[in-house]
Amino acid sequence: MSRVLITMPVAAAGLRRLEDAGHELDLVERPAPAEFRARLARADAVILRFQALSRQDIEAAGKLRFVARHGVGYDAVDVAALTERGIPLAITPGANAIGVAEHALALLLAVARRVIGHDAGVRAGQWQAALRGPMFELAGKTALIVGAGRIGRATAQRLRAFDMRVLAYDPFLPADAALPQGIEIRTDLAAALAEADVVSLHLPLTDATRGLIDPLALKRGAIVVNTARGGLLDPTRLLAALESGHLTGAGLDVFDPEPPGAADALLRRPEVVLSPHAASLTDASIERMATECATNIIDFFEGRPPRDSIVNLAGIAL
Ligand SMILES: NC(=O)C1=CN([C@@H]2O[C@H](COP(=O)(O)OP(=O)(O)OC[C@H]3O[C@@H](n4cnc5c(N)ncnc54)[C@H](OP(=O)(O)O)[C@@H]3O)[C@@H](O)[C@H]2O)C=CC1
Ligand SMILES: O=C(O)C(=O)CO
Repeated sequence: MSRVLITMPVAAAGLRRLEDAGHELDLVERPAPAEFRARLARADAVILRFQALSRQDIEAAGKLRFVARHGVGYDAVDVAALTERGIPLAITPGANAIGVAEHALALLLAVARRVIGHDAGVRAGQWQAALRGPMFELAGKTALIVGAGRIGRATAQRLRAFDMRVLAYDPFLPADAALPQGIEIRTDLAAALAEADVVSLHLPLTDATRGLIDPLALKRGAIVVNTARGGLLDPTRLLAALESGHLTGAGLDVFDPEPPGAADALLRRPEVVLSPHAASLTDASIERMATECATNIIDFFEGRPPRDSIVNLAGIAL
């Protein structure tokens, strides 16, 4: 039916689904840029995990008819170039929402309860380390979700379960949006950042949101959690906020660039907990991303464009 280029591991259930529907898989693990271009030139569709897709890639992809993102963020894809060629870009909305929301909570708790330092202390025989100042209790404090989409809402629901007051800032929220019970909407970002003890980011990285969150504008003593995209937070100001003690700490799954350079001073801050852009990589989320991504490809080539998953639908004739 179609030749599908796949350059990073995708769960077997997704691959099987594609093969059962008659698609040919071109599997190659992390090819060099020249080989990626050469294979892309022969592909009808491509599955993108963390890879970028540039205008030059797209211009070299003569046969390409469909791009399937294994995940939801598409800041690394040149959507304008795809749209000009009439190529749909589909994502897997919601497939990793629970995985990321659980990870945001994991990072938050690890920072709040100094889990990494305690673990190291116990292993090193430093039992008294736990007595170095009180830890940060969540109950009764205020959390702010920036971006109240699929992941933001799943995170808000989980923060409520910790008896936190939860605010949400999302300027594009439709009036009839179904938010988890008890979430308070805020329309003034600066005021909301100054009010919250915990700030968790769940918005896309775009030209408008790059550097949107100034860590020094958060409330003194707050914790910031970023499982969205590294470019949302100014790294210099984040470091300044941590070094000065303005923030209690930060939980970071995403960086700009990825991976961060070995000299990045954030890597040496004890009040920061890090993970390697892994928030969505749970057993269930990996499976859902793979199968939904495969279904998007199958539906497109069988003449049922997955309209709810296509992000550039307005610009292309389907
Ligand atoms: N670490 C990881 O592994 C993962 C990271 N992500 C990141 O998380 C992001 C969110 O994913 P998901 O919840 O599924 O996406 P959604 O599209 O469901 O939610 C994003 C929300 O952010 C809103 N938004 C856009 N601009 C702003 C802004 N300036 N201020 C506040 N809110 C804004 C959007 O509004 P509107 O829809 O109207 O534009 C939308 O409601 C992704 O874009 C991706 O970058 C996602 C999955 C895994
Ligand atoms: O879905 C996303 O946007 C991710 O970052 C993980 O694939």
